[in-house]
Amino acid sequence: MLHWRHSCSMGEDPAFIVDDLQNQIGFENEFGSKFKGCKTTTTIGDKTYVIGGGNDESTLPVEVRIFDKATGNWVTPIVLGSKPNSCKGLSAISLNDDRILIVKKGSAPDDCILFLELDTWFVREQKKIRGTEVVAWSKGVRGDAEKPVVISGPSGVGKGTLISMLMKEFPSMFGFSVSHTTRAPRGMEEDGVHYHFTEQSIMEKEIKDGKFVEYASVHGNLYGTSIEAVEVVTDAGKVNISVPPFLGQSILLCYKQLWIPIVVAINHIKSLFSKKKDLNLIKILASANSKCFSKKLIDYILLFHLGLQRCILDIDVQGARSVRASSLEAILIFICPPSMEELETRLRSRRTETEEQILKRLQNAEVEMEQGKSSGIFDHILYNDNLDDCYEGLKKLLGIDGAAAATQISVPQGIDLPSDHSVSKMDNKIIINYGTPELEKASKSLIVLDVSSLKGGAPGRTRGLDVYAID
Ligand SMILES: Nc1ncnc2c1ncn2[C@@H]1O[C@H](COP(=O)(O)OP(=O)(O)OP(=O)(O)O)[C@@H](O)[C@H]1O
Repeated sequence: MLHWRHSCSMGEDPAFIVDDLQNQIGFENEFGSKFKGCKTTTTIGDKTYVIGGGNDESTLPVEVRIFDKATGNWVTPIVLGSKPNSCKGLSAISLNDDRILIVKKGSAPDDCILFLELDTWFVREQKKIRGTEVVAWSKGVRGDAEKPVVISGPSGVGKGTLISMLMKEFPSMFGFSVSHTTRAPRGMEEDGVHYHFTEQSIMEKEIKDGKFVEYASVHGNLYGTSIEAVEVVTDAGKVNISVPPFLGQSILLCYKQLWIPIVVAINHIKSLFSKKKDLNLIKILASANSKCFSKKLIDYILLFHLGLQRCILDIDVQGARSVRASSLEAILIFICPPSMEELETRLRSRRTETEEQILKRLQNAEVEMEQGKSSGIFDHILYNDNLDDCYEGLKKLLGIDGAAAATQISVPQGIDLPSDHSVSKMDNKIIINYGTPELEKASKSLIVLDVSSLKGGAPGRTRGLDVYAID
């Protein structure tokens, strides 16, 4: 028996309980045949969205069906975006009628909040293309992750050189997305490491589904960057950290003028930060005054826990245009040569292209320069005349030109979503109440999700979610 309440905004009619609605409109048989485990219902206009997941005992995939009151029909929509992992139950509440916020039970803290988009720009576009009912999932992410960075510009301008300099100085801060390709793997190439090797028909469908920020056909094979691949890099700092050998060293923290030496072992650090009770320590680490014997150590710890890895993309102007049109909120930087003559000199002195290729690249460069400077695709233009000056300019744009970067870190909090809870909405705040149902105690334990600053969305992540607990 479920007792998760789905309430309307404060001041509106009282909340209803899922079971009541099922009985009211006689969904029981339909649910029984299509869904196992828990299901929630959210009604917006004529449509009732039935979202099913697991229950206390079992873990099941999250499914979506729609009951259209106007026609009296059930619709199984095309479901786009990054599909949620199975869960042990869920709770749902509508936000502004264009998306439903889902809180998953029994999920990792970074995987418990999802958005089912019903009428966002992406979903509307997909409905137009397909002429059928479409919904899209988007994973909710707390705080503002670092935006992906696109470095674009004509061939030979120095994009690769600048990115290599960044990677060398900040090895843990940036990551590349893994591209997709339909060509066969060569030699030691590994699937998911060098490329996501895929089939033509699958990739074509995924392009149609809006899952790629950019793609191109080269010599009969498709190549492309998926939104998921970019998002995964941003998430990756939390899980895919390679622990450096010096992690067992001491670190020295400065917190409120007090220097605290801490000696930590590798495994201890890993377990330490996976526990909620040690969040204070993370807070200390994240504080602007953190200092350590090895600066790298702090970099790695912060990345490990705060997911600061930032995706950097080196793409041509056409690809940059696609990124601008996508839901990825990237920073787009155009690198401009001091002159076409200098660009030609650089291309020739690199000695990596044939004469024919050089001429083709120079021809393309004319168009790219025009688009780069005037099309409104790019947020910033950097002139790569003196390499060191340009690099300094790039670091400044990315906010990593001084010690200031660490001060911008916001510390996430874990959510241990209890099995018995109710969800309600008040303005831009979603309140998860897991106190006892009696009114006098109901305010005891609350988790508040502030959704006033949401950004991004399907087919990528929805970022900007603020979460805090009130005891
Ligand atoms: N500011 C600079 N002054 C002089 N040479 C430079 C400068 N920046 C880069 N170079 C040189 O120009 C050549 C081209 O640079 P790079 O390979 O980084 O260009 P790119 O934009 O990545 O090209 P592509 O798109 O073809 O990969 C390299 O030999 C590099 O060392």
